[in-house]
Amino acid sequence: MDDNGLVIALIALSICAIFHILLNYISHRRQQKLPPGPLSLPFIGNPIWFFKPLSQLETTLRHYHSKYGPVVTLHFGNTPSIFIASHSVSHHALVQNGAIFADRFPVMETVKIITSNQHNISTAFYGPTWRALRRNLTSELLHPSRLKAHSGSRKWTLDVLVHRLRLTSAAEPVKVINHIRYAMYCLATVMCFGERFDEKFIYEVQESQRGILLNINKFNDLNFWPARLGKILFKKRWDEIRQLRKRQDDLLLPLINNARKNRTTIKDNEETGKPIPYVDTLFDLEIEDNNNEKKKRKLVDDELITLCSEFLDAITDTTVASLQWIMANIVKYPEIQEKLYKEIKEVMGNKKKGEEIEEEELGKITYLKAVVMEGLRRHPPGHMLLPHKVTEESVLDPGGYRVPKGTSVNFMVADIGWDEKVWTEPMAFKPERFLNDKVEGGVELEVDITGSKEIKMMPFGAGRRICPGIGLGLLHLEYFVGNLVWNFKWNAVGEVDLCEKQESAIIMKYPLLASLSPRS
Ligand code: HEM
Repeated sequence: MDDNGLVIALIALSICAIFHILLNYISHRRQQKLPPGPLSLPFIGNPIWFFKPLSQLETTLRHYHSKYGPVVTLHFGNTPSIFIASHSVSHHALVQNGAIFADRFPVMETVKIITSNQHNISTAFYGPTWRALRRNLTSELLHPSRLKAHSGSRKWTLDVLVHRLRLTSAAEPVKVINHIRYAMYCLATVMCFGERFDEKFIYEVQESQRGILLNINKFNDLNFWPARLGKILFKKRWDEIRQLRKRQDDLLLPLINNARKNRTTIKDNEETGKPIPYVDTLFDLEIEDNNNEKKKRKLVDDELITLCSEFLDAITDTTVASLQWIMANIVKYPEIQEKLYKEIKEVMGNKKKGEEIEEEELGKITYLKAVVMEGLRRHPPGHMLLPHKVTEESVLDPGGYRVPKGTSVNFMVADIGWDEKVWTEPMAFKPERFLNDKVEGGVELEVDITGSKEIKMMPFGAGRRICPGIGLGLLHLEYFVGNLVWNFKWNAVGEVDLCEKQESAIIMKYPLLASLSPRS
């Protein structure tokens, strides 16, 4: 063969090799399919949504999970959404491939108004603004040393709650959620703004916050229209959203301005132990400028309102739902209440009835931790995490399913906590399942709720977007459940019905009614 022949042969071989690699790649991609799911038509998606309201998403998904397995794809229009009810696949995605599964989607136009265009932690895209806002919350407020300074506010809240419960229960059975919600708003407002407000004002803040939480989804249909046209055609309804926000601005902005004038410095905190309220941590915070990535800027008033609002909702909404669920089980199962009370009594020793269980003492009441864990496993206040957006094409493991870039991935928190392959009798309320009494010298709590090693339950999520308030949320649950059982004997009024209702969190459909006898 002459030189030309050799060159031609080499070129032909190279082309064959490239084709071979390409064909292999394409057939590999074909084998790696999306997770299975029901029939989907181009542009329409799953026809089933013509016959079922989206409120039935969870029950519909359970049916598909039993048919197709723990990872399922649904199509809304042309867009696939993946739903994961497997703990090992969730761990692989959220923890082992955390960065790829950590983004959020752009919010709807109607939601932009209440999130300052996604300038809060929960809706921000995975990037520098999210990082700056989240780091500020975790290091400036949620750090254990900073949280300790707020213990006076927790004690004040407990006193308010116990006082209200004593007054009401003397006359009639107590509708528990009304009192715990009010109490958690007392705590959230003082931690946010550093002031103990009066009852009238706290109720106003509560109504304004809940007005938004409960009503914002009613405006979802407005987002089907191009924003400019929709705002003209449906001016009245757009004005209603603006009105909800204006009410919030009118209440929160004066508090923010007041806090700006009377800031608590780190020096005050270090010298006198005075707590630093959340809003004070925001005044000097800098985020990237939208128009110039290299430039930093301070937060504007609209963003300060949004971040304070997110904080108020975060402290109240899920914790109130969980507190009610846990107290409902304590009322329903008197033997659990008795066991808990006995353990509290042992730890409290010679302390008088009515005296507070202090935070340091909570750690010694192992059964209390087990009751709280079981409450979060059996009744997680969110049955799904907020949707996670995938930033790179990836593959789910185990299963080998393909997840295209930009897909919405949804994690089924409740189903993971109720998986009978992991939990025996998963629908029963059994705090004992968390106690490992085989350890030397007593009992120890089993389960890593952060899911970093493995996921067995994840009421706070897992990975990069895990709830930053996990420590504070658990502290509030243990502190209030422990002290409520220490202060009162809780008795059922009629049957305690554990039916669920979807609100901003999953709450009891029939709110808990209880009759209370003070222990002292
Ligand atoms: C029982 C109490 C609580 C529960 C069950 C809970 C649960 C959750 C869940 C499931 C998420 C979504 C995670 C995801 O999308 O992957 C979340 C996010 C979040 N939570 Fe909590 N939470 C609680 C209390 C708190 C508290 C006390 C705070 C703080 C003050 C807080 C602040 C946040 C924030 C800022 C996010 C957004 C995180 C992000 O997107 O990076 N939460 N929480």
